[in-house]
Amino acid sequence: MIEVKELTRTFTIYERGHTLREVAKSLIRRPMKEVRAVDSISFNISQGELVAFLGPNGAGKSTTLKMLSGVLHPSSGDIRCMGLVPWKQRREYVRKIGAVFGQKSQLLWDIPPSDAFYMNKAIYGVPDKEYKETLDELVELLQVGDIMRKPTRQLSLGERMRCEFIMAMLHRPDLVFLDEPTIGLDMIAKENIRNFIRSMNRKKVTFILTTHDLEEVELLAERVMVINHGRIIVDDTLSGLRKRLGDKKTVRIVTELPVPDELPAGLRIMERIRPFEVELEVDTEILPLRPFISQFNEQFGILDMAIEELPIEAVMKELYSEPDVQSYAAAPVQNLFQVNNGKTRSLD
Ligand SMILES: Nc1ncnc2c1ncn2[C@@H]1O[C@H](COP(=O)(O)OP(=O)(O)OP(=O)(O)O)[C@@H](O)[C@H]1O
Repeated sequence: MIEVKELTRTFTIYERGHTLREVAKSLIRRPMKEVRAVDSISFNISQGELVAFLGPNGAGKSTTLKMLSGVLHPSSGDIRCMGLVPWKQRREYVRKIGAVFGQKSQLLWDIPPSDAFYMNKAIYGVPDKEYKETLDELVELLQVGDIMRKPTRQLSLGERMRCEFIMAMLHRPDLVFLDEPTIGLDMIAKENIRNFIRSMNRKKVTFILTTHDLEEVELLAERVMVINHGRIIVDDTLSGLRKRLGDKKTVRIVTELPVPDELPAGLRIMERIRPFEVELEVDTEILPLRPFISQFNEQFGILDMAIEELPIEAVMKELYSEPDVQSYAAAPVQNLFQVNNGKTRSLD
């Protein structure tokens, strides 16, 4: 559905300098600098995928998404999306895509969403029958019956976001860009929106999700692409991403005896909850779970225990904190996590 080949976008910025002398000089001759916001990235996305496109601030996400949605043309490289070149065949292309921004509204403040929906019908030229069918389906899925007839300014954030989704989906796009779609919503409202995204995704709508909410990524996305310094540093499933950085687990454990600070290789205390309760990171490549449990039980007496996957936050923190892509690529995978700065002792 989407083919991206060696996509690059550079911006030229003027440097002003910091001192009075440098600022004065820049009034006569302004030194220019090239910023490579997106640096030769390539990937494919198939129809019906739900891909999380992640990265720290300034990584190049917005620039990539602007090129994918056709509002920005690349400096070099190519995008083919549903057979079209987004920035060249814009009219045809916008009929096939939709977008929801958690921080921007596509509705009109003073008129009810139902009127804004009708306006979109006219803009996209949706035939009457198709419009009615789609609207009925979306209204039922998102439960916005009466809500959509109130002026937008009177709606709560959760109600408005449900209407934003209708606005984006009325022309039945095949590809939808989601930018922080549940930001600021309460748990129930988030769940409603996520269920809606899942049900549309089951109908083969492709979603590209950008968010800093990693719980959202865990709950929705199968595939995760991470961009940093303009380059794609990870394109994998969530479980693959975790494995890349070692096979680690989080273990919350209640013991009879207090757990000391110094622990054997493969174990790291993440949090001391109470004197006899800790959260540990267990690197199962160094210390597999079975010997960990039996040795820990022998030494400290296990009273209660919960084992979970390493939170995705911990994985992302490691990726984001890498100074640049080259060093990430060159670093041996195990070195990305410093287990316990050499202060180790054996349980044996
Ligand atoms: N119009 C522009 N002119 C100059 N530089 C730009 C422009 N747009 C983006 N950049 C630069 O390109 C880089 C990537 O920016 P981009 O907005 O794509 O990052 P992002 O990953 O979306 O970040 P955020 O999560 O903060 O929105 C940054 O260094 C940014 O300053």
